[in-house]
Amino acid sequence: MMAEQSDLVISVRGLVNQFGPFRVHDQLDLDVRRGEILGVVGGSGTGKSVLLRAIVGLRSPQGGTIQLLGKDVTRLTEEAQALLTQRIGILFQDGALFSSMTVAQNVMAPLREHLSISDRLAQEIAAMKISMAGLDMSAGGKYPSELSGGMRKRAALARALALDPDILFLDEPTAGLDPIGAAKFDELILGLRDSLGLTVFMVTHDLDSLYRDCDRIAVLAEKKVIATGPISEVSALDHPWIKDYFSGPRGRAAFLSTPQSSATPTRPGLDA
Ligand SMILES: Nc1ncnc2c1ncn2[C@@H]1O[C@H](COP(=O)(O)OP(=O)(O)OP(=O)(O)O)[C@@H](O)[C@H]1O
Repeated sequence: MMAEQSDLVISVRGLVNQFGPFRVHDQLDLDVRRGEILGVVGGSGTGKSVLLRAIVGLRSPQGGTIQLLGKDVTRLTEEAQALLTQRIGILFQDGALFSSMTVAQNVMAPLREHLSISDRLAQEIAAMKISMAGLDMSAGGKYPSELSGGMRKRAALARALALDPDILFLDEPTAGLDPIGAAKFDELILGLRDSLGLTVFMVTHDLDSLYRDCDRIAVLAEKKVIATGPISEVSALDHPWIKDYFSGPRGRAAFLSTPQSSATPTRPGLDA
């Protein structure tokens, strides 16, 4: 199924990322559609985080184009990049909260950086985002070190939502959470996508998250995105890594614990 060009919020073509002589991505293509939750999977070192960093403009690729919300991020002035940055929210793997600031101050940081609003309004917005991220109001006054791992993720999510982004980038959002905490976090992401109309780009190793949240998945291997599509289709592909990943014991367990498991996976055409 081809998406209309206007439905694409991210469009990557011919991407090359290289560190010294080591090429991570070679002619990689990827599209992300407005309003979808896309799960990005692949073996360790296939360049999922590098891809995320390139798309959000945190690293300059060696080749190719990256359209993000209609702008080529590889050719932006600093000013244009700053404006674009306001329209995306990023949840890094370690949360990357400022440890010397309370949760509320962390959430207010991007508001202060990008908007000229009163302290009072910034505090009100921060309180709203903290509650949207599923944290109790009292969490706002706490420092990151006083929070559990799951609460820290939610605090980082509140900060990522501070500027009402169009796209949320999540790098391993459920890593380090227990299965119940991870399931709740997945539910939260799904709820936020539905209520805010967000597009979500999620790098994850968590098969349960993929089955629970993702409309489509993209598989990184051989320096490229080798397949995209609904999980039922991609998981049935005849590729060694895909077979290992989805048909190993963990893959089977995740599949069996989802409602889709009653549907017979069909052999796909690649829709990349
Ligand atoms: N700043 C850097 N300098 C040199 N090499 C790097 C740098 N950043 C990433 N790499 C290399 O690029 C490759 C891809 O890294 P990346 O972190 O994107 O992998 P990943 O798919 O996210 O892996 P994982 O699932 O283990 O987190 C790795 O081989 C890594 O060593």
